[in-house]
Amino acid sequence: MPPFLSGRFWRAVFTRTRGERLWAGHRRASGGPGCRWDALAGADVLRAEPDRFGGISVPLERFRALDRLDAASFQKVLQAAIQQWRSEGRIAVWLHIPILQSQFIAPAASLGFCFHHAESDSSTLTLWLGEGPSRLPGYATHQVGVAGAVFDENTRKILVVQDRNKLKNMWKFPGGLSEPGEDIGDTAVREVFEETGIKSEFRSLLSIRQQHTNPGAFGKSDMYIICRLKPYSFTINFCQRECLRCEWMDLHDLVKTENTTPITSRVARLLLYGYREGFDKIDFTVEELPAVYTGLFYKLYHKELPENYRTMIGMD
Ligand SMILES: [Mg+2]
Repeated sequence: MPPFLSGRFWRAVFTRTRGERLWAGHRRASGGPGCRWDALAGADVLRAEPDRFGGISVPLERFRALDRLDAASFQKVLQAAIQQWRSEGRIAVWLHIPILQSQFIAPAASLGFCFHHAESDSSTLTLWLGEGPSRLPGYATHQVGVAGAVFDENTRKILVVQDRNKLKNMWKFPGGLSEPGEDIGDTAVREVFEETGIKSEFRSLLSIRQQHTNPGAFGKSDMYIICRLKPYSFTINFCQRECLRCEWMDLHDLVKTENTTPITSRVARLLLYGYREGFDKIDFTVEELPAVYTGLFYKLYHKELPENYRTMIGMD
């Protein structure tokens, strides 16, 4: 077992700093016998976990003894720990702080830690200890929005909406932000149903727009994906909160109208081409495949190889 995983390392940290009367302030604050060093030197103390890159991960929620530490004492313990990690050649520290232990954020920051990211119930701070500038990966860079171009091949009609909260009322495809863990096609189908009441199924991916420092993305970049969907219900019951208008429009009319966004206009032209020449000319279809290392599955979107080419190279 690596030394920092056992209680021995932390016992050493506490022993080294014992003379500084780390707990004095706290003893005054609570006065309880539970504040003794020995209580912190057992298996319950900070258990750091090494990662495969040479860093170390410290999930504070595991250390019940910290509940009895004040911020100043925590800072001293952490400082001693950092010294130890440096001497061991660790390249980085990942400090995971539950929201209810947020009093430890400021002491960590004063030792050089920065926010890496926050979720609803915890934050993660990092400290680079390696040579040169930090090589730690950043957190999320984009939000993902998905729209559904719901096209009825029998009537040549396409489903379009106008947003309620926009300064200009332009026709666009219904859509919205993807939820964590949600497939692109599922977002398109869900958003279309929520905004218009139309049920549909995923057919393909048609276009991707990337825009940086998007005002609606909290300063992050925005990835906006448009999917081709096939409808299987046709009665519109649109969301009054989000949409001002919703209708089935002839695809020709959408191609010609000026009252639309450049993205919608281009995708409408693409759809018209696919309708006339075959959707295989414009579709990125989806395939589910097993991930090599993780045992998970992923979705791969790509153009399909033409049938005659597949036969020629013996793929079938
Ligand atoms: Mg929306």
